[in-house]
Amino acid sequence: MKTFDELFAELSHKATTRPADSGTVVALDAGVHAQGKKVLEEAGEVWLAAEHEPDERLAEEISQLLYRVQVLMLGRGLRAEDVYRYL
Ligand SMILES: N=c1c2ncn([C@@H]3O[C@H](COP(=O)(O)OP(=O)(O)OP(=O)(O)O)[C@@H](O)[C@H]3O)c2ncn1[C@@H]1O[C@H](COP(=O)(O)O)[C@@H](O)[C@H]1O
Repeated sequence: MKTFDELFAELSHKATTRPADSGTVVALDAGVHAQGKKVLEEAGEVWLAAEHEPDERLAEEISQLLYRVQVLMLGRGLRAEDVYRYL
């Protein structure tokens, strides 16, 4: 189990070290357009899960959305603090 901040730190590290087996590196190399599409896709899956799936599936879909948002943040060079200042 990991928190939002812990995952962001992990993904930031992967973006810098670029391990060969990292899906995050592939997603970052795909660019902001592809990263944004993934955010939209996962948001739709969260919506559908909220209406039709049990809590566990919804939680899993939300985790994937959070991951895709973090990839987009890294793709655009945003830090978590850049977002937190608006919360
Ligand atoms: N939390 C996630 C995470 N959530 C979702 N995903 C990716 O998103 C996919 C699920 O999304 P989709 O529904 O779009 O499934 P899909 O269409 O089959 O996926 P793709 O073919 O597009 O990869 C998963 O198969 C993963 O590839 C994640 N990939 C990685 N992480 C975490 O990110 C960290 C770094 O991962 P790596 O960069 O792969 O080492 C690790 O801690 C992982 O647990």
